[in-house]
Amino acid sequence: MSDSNGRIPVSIITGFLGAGKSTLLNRILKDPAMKDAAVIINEFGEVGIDHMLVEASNDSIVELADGCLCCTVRGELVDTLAELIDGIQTGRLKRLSRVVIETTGLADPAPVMQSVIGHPALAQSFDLDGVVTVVDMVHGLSTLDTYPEAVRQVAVADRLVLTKASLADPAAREALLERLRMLNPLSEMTDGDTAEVGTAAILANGLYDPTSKIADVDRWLKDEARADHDHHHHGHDHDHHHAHDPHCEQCDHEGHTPDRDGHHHEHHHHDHGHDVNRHDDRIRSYSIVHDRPIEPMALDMFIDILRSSQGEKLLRMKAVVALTDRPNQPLVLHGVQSVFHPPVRLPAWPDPEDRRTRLVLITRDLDESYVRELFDAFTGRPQIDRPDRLALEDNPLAIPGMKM
Ligand SMILES: Nc1nc2c(ncn2[C@@H]2O[C@H](COP(=O)(O)OP(=O)(O)OP(=O)(O)O)[C@@H](O)[C@H]2O)c(=O)[nH]1
Repeated sequence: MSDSNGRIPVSIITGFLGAGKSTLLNRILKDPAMKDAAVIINEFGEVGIDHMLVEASNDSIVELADGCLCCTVRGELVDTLAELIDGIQTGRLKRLSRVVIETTGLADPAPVMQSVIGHPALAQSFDLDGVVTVVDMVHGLSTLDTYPEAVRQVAVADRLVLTKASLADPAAREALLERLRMLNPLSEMTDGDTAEVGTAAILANGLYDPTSKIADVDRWLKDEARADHDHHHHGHDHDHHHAHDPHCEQCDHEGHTPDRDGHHHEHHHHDHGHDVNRHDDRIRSYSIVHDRPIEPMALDMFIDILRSSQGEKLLRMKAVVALTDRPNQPLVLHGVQSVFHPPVRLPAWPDPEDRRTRLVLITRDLDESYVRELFDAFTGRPQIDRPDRLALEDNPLAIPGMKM
């Protein structure tokens, strides 16, 4: 299926960190109508986890990791869309029924949308057929109060999918609904628990129309168009494969640092000093990779301390963990601020060659060394200058940064 112009419909799924974008996408991908769709997923951090968790029967999944679609890997999005068209034109790819782009939770959707509707070549081949924004009813209100990206994600939506209703306090739910209506009076609102949400139909929202949104939306898109124009006009032509956004003046990529006790930590500092409306530079993404299976009790205690002492600063944690019991069936953990969702066991490692535990964290004002030392205290050998697990269990005062 393509639209009446022969252009391929593109849907964007956005929503703040941990709202339920991948869960929604996984449900939609089970719809047979998605058989000929291509999916572009994007996540922060050098250690991708999402691609391991997308249960797709189609093989047209492109993962753009280690960056954010609205800035550092925006060029790669444009390249990927161009390659899809090239593939179709040269017969390497079958005709696509739809392209679905899942953004990171921190993405400003306007530049992503502008990449589809404002790019002279891509606009010939694609139509933006709707933005679906997932809103977590537990954290939605506080997120809208704190993160301008979340406000934009809601304001641009054609459809809001409301998740985690059963976990949310009823009074907070009402206040959130009111806020959503103010930010986006005309959007469809869909309860994330309904069967309708798991179908391709929720992605088809008609040709994107900014005039049906609050006035800011049209302005944001025009600002993006202007920035793109100025950029080209000044002749800065970046090599997009280096994943540097024209707007991004300061990217700080740190490498991989194996440490002395055999852990392999990888971290990507997401320092974007370019635009306060994009990412707050107090937000950091880093990863911990660990070679040996972990005792379930040690993992529980690590999570418990992290969640209870640093919940608000822990915007997101995703982990695939090898436990000492059933190390061949990794445990998948999702933390969203202080809420940790029930963990799920995978039947097997997605890549049997790589059975290492991986944790990806996105934090705000939470020192990487604190998290790393806490993890090491429960999983590694105690070191002279680090708290060990016994000390932490016996004496919570010993936990660095722990608030009483
Ligand atoms: N109870 C409940 N949990 C949900 C719902 N939707 C998603 N979750 C859980 O929320 C956690 C995060 O879901 P994801 O789909 O990974 O969220 P995401 O928005 O893709 O996360 P990021 O890509 O990190 O921004 C997972 O443990 C999901 O099972 C829902 O409607 N109800």
